[in-house]
Amino acid sequence: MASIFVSSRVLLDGKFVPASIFVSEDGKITDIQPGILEPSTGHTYYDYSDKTLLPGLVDSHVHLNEPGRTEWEGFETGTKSAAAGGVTTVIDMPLNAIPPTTTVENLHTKLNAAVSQAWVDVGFWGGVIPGNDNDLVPLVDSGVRGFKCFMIESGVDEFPAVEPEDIAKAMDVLKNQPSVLMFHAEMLPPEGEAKVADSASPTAYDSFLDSRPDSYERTAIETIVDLAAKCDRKDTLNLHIVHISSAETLPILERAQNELGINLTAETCFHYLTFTSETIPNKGTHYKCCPPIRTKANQDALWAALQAGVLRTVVSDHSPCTPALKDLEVGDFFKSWGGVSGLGLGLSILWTEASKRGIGLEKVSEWTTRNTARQVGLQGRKGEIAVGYDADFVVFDPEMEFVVTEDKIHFKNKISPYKGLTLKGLVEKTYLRGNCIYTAEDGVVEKPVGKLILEKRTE
Ligand SMILES: NC(=O)NC(NC(N)=O)C(=O)[O-]
Ligand SMILES: [Zn+2]
Ligand SMILES: [Zn+2]
Repeated sequence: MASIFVSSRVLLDGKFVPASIFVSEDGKITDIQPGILEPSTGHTYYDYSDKTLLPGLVDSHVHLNEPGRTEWEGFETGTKSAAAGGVTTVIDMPLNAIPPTTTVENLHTKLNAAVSQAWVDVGFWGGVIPGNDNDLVPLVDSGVRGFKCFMIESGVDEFPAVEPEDIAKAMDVLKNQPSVLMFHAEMLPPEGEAKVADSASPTAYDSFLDSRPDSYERTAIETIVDLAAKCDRKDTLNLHIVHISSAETLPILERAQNELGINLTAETCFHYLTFTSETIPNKGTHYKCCPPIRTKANQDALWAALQAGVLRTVVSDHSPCTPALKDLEVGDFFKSWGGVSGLGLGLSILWTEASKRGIGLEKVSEWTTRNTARQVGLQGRKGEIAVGYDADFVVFDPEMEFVVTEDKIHFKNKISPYKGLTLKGLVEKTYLRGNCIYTAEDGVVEKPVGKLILEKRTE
C-alpha cells in the first residue's frame, strides 16, 4: 500500500519544515505537501509529527571485505550496522576483499557474495592498479561508481600503488566517462621517507604521526593537480581525494578548484573531526588510520574547510580487521592494521561535534547525505527528500544522548575508538525505499531488502 509520512521537522531543500510525504508502493516519493495532513484512506499513515525526518545517509567510503577477508567484515554485518545508523546506501571500496574490484570478473565475484546479504543499498567502487587501464571502461559499463587508487602502499599485496604514469593513463581513459577517479593521497616526497628517531617508541602515537607527515599528503595532491592540469579535457574529468587528514592540503585544493578549473572534490572522515593526536593514548592502535589523525589546530582547520565548501563530504572510511591484526595487546603502531571502524555511528558522531561548534543538523546532513550522493553519481535518486527520490528516511531524535556500548555496535569486530563515548542524537528508525529496516527498540529487520546499485552513472 502507498503511505504517508508526516513530521513537523522534515529536511526539505536544506531547511526543516512541517511536511507530509507521499510514498508509492515501490518506495518512491511521489508528492510532498506542506504541513501535517490527516490520515487518508488507501494510505498507511506514519506519524512522526514530534520527530525529525532526515534523508537516509549515503556513506561513500566503506570497506566490506567480502569475499576473502570476511572475518574482518562482511556484507551482512556491514550493511546491518549501516541500517542501524540511518545509512541507507553504502559504496564499497575496491580493496581488502579478495579479489580486489579491479576487473569485471572480480566485480562479479563480489556481487555473488553480496547478493541477498544487503540490508541497505550497496554500490561499488572499482580500483586502479598498475596495468589495469583496459579494465576501467568495462567496469564503468558494469556500474561501478568510480575508482580508487593508492599513491603509497595500500597494506594489501593485491592492490599495489600506482605511479604518476599510471595516473596519467587512468585520467586519459576516464576523462570522457561518467565516473570519478579517487586518490589515497599520501606519497613519498622527493626527500624520501620520513625519518623517525631510532629511539622512538613504536607504541607512542607521536612516533606513528611522525612517520606519516603532512608532506606526504601535500606531495600526493600537488602531483595529482599537476597531472590534471596537463589533461586536455579537465572539464570532463572528475577527481576526488578520499580521507583528507592534513589541513596543509587545503590551499592546494582551493587553488585547483577555483583557479585551475579542475573538477576536484575532497572528503574528510568522522574520526579526523572527532579525535586529536594530543589525546590519543600510547598503544591506542584502535585510533590508527592512514593518513593519521593529527593535531587539534589541524582539526579546527578541517572544520573551517567544510564550512567554506573546500571539503564537501564526510564519510566513515570504515576499514576494520580482526582484533589480532590491530595488535591491541602490544600496541605497536607500526605493526597494527590501519583503519578506524565506525560504520553506522557517523550521524551521531558528527552531530555531537557539530552542535558543540554551533553548526546545524542541516549541514551535517548536507555533508553526509546530499553531497555524498552527488559524489557517487546518485543525484536524483538518493540523498534528499524530494519528489522522484527513493523514500530513504531516518527518524532522528537530535536531543537524545547515548553511550556507545558494544550492544550499540553492529559491525563484526567491535574494536572502535568511539566505544565508551557519549554521543548526542539517536537514530530511532531507518526506512529504505519505504520499508522499515531498523528500529531502536527491535534492531535490524530479519530479511534484507537492500539492492545492489549497478546502473551505469550518467555523469
Ligand atoms: N587498505 C585499507 O583499507 N586502507 C584504508 N586504511 C586507512 N584509512 O587507514 C584506506 O582507506 O586507506
Ligand atoms: Zn585510503
Ligand atoms: Zn578506506
